[in-house]
Amino acid sequence: MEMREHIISLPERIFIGNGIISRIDEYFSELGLTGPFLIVTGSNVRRLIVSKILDKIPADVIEVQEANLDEVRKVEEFAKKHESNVILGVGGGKAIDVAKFSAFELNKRFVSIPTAPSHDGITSPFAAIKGLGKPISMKAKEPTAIIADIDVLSSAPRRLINAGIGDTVGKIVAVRDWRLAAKLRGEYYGDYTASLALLSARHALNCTKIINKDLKYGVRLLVEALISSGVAMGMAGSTRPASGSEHLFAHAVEMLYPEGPLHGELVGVGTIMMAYIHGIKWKEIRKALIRIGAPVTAKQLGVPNEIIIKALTIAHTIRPERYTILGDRGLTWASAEKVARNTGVIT
Ligand SMILES: NC(=O)C1=CN([C@@H]2O[C@H](COP(=O)(O)OP(=O)(O)OC[C@H]3O[C@@H](n4cnc5c(N)ncnc54)[C@H](OP(=O)(O)O)[C@@H]3O)[C@@H](O)[C@H]2O)C=CC1
Ligand SMILES: O=C(CO)COP(=O)(O)O
Ligand SMILES: [Zn+2]
Repeated sequence: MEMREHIISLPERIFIGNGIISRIDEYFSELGLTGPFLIVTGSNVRRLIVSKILDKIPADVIEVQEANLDEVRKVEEFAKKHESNVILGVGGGKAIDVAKFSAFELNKRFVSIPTAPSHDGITSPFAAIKGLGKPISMKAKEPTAIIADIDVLSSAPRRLINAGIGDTVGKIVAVRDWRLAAKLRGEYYGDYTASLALLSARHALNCTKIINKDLKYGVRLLVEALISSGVAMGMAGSTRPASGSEHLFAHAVEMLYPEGPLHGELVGVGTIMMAYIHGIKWKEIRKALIRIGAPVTAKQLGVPNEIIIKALTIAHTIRPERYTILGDRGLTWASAEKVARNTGVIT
């Protein structure tokens, strides 16, 4: 068994609770964080949430629309010009990734302030930035602090909350793929980080039974699961515990159909189909996603059937170095169609 040497990147401090965004000034002085501060955010989040931060700390604000290299360069130029000392990512996965990657390149401190529990990039020291070659994440900066305000996170549209559950149940497949790679390819397998990622998935499944009755408690459970999945990535030194064939499917759809569904929605559907191929509890996963109203069909995703099938056939080419159940040759068109039909994703 290969015993890798790698650096474990973890957040320094995680603040989690109700209404805590209004304590940002206290947290920053506790951590010795001093300005100038730069908030990287999106237009919706700026309108809805950023003023709560500006009431407490002075900060420059820059809006981004996409997590791509142009937006990263824009943020970096701004940060250099304004001598920003700490970069805050305030928003969904895209704003957080742009802030995280810019902070990494400029070697500035990064603070993660998620406004939606839609992805596990809240904690991870990785960022998915388009224009760097592939639609997969790269090494970035670990957060100095995470401020997870449950009131803010619970006020996110339900679709975003459901996407976070989809991203998290994906770990069931990701860990299976990782074990397979260890068996078939002798790849390093981190038992502890795999267990941590699986624990997140278990909590996300449990969350589907709670969240319809008690939104805030459900969101709290989900956010903790997302944070700990990010910790698993930080400990593994790669996104391996959190991303396998279900993510490859999601990335393939994102490439073929860029204006399509949310990341976590695609991961949820990918998890159903890859769990089916693995021969594990795909029906239970599907049922859990249906319970919360998350999409489980191509129609609900708003993606044409052909794109789903095509994505299944090219998914194995996206990250050839990471072995998964899709193997080196992937699925044929006919077998991809069968998988999608047998799991009810296409009809
Ligand atoms: N680095 C990593 O390890 C990981 C990265 N990711 C990446 O994260 C991205 C997906 O993140 P996701 O959050 O799904 O998508 P987005 O960041 O695109 O957010 C989706 C939408 O939700 C809006 N929004 C966010 N919070 C609120 C709120 N509280 N109220 C109302 N609207 C809100 C955003 O508004 P606005 O327009 O203001 O931004 C945006 O329009 C992908 O790029 C994916 O690759 C995913 C998992 C892990
Ligand atoms: O989305 C992720 C984990 O949820 C990151 O995965 P990737 O490394 O495939 O981008
Ligand atoms: Zn993901």
